[in-house]
Amino acid sequence: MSACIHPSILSADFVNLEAELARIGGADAVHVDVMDNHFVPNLTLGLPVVERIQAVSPVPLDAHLMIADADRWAPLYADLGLDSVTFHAEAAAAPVKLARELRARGSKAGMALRPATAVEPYLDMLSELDMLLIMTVEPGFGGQAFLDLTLPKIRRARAAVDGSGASVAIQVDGGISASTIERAAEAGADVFVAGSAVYGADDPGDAVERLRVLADRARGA
Ligand SMILES: O=C(CO)[C@H](O)[C@H](O)COP(=O)(O)O
Ligand SMILES: [Co+2]
Repeated sequence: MSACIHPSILSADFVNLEAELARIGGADAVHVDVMDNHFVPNLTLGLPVVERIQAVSPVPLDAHLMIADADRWAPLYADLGLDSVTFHAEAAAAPVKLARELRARGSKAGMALRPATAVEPYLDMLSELDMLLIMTVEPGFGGQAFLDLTLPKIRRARAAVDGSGASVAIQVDGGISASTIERAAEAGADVFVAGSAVYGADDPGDAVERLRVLADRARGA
């Protein structure tokens, strides 16, 4: 199966979001970064704006919740009918219960790990997840440099997912571009978030296709 490319609207023009969404019609989903200025030192958007994006988007929504008290807030995003809702393990008191709650409300369940958070403590809950997000930058801001130190964690996550038999996508987010996507793909990622590399391009739709070709080649797909 082909790699999935999820452009992040963090790098889009927030005043013209509907038009910005139309520019990435060939993407597999649009990645929506929700930040609360508590879990991360930045503030973006919340439930009412995500609800409107969901109403007008030509592609499914992948919400990345960089917010404290995920147990309380993440289910409310699932209630909007989003394709997937990803909470941070570091922000959830009961990750297994929360993942079950998201699925029960009709969303795919994603769980994200900061670069310094090990994957091993969470391997026994892989069957509860549809997606594992390995952050490849410190969450909070777009346009940062890809952290190569996350590559071994991606490899370990890939080995664990393959060994478990569970169907869990491995997403990477942060600093993904034409010069880094192959490294992440070779390590085992199959879903790629790209903000500045897509919306900073003259033709974002073309940038999505180029990234997909590079990832597929590196994965041998
Ligand atoms: O979660 C994020 C930041 O916390 C963003 O999704 C990510 O940074 C995308 O931006 P870029 O591709 O420019 O790094
Ligand atoms: Co993100």
